Amino acid sequence: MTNHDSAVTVRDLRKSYGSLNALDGVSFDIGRGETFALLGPNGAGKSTAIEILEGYRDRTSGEVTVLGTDPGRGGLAWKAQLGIVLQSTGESGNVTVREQLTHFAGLYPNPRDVDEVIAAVGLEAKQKTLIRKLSGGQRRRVDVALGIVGNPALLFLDEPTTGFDPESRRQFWELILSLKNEGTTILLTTHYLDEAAHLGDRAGIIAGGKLIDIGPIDTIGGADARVPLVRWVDRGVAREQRTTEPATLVAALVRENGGELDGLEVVRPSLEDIYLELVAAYERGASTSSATVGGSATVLEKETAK
Ligand SMILES: Nc1ncnc2c1ncn2[C@@H]1O[C@H](COP(=O)(O)OP(=O)(O)OP(=O)(O)O)[C@@H](O)[C@H]1O
Repeated sequence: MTNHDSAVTVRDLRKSYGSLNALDGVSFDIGRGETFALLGPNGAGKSTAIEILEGYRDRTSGEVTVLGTDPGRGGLAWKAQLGIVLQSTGESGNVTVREQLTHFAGLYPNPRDVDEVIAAVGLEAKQKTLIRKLSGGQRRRVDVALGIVGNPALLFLDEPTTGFDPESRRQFWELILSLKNEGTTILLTTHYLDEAAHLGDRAGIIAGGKLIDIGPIDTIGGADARVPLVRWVDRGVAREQRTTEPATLVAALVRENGGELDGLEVVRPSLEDIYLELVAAYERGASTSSATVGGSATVLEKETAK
């Protein structure tokens, strides 16, 4: 990926809070139009990285460009191209949903239509309701609406669906996929790995301030991490075997058994399974001084997008 195609470039980014290296040499790119999921456990450094990209936090060292500009020097015209949905919900205003959105739309040079935004986040029925009277999930939708009303080229979504019920989460995913189809570049952080798998083109996994893996979602963890697991019960004993050819194994077992197998399951590791393995391996390595998985600050990116 060349810089020309990148909405975001990050090179050897470091941020220290006193003696704590919250970001310890992180490098990645986000292509224009791409949805990039930044994943990692609590305290990994995700918010620190995002706030640096948004221009809200200084970095200790490293090179960063966001839409071609160093965020430390981004002016109003640059900021107007960003949409930001912060982790915490906004203040609970004494204004209605529609008033708040109309006010914010007026601050941008090229805003979206307020009615369309209200419909997109599913708040038509609540548009005349005071924001302070909304439920937590509904307020979160207002946050998302405020993030997109300026028609951003780059949208930051920091744990956007925390507090959403399952149906609202699905609706939100549809909204994000439609923004993505319109060409919006999206940087998403989430602790919901199914959300990252559903929305993301690529993911980067941060642990202890280091990027421990990066690549297209379906290559995270490498091919070995994705080998299916066949489970069955043989004369009351639970058995399992990893194999790249589960159908062949199952056919052989059925032949051997002379019929159906008890408790038969073929399990393909989910992104969550793989993520948990990667982070656990990193933490084991970190606790025995030099880490093995992703011990180096720079992880070679796997080839090709999805
Ligand atoms: N202003 C600050 N001063 C000192 N330490 C900080 C500050 N902000 C963050 N940290 C520390 O930096 C580390 C990274 O924090 P950060 O908020 O970036 O993590 P995160 O990955 O976003 O976590 P979470 O998933 O919990 O939101 C943590 O150890 C945190 O305690």
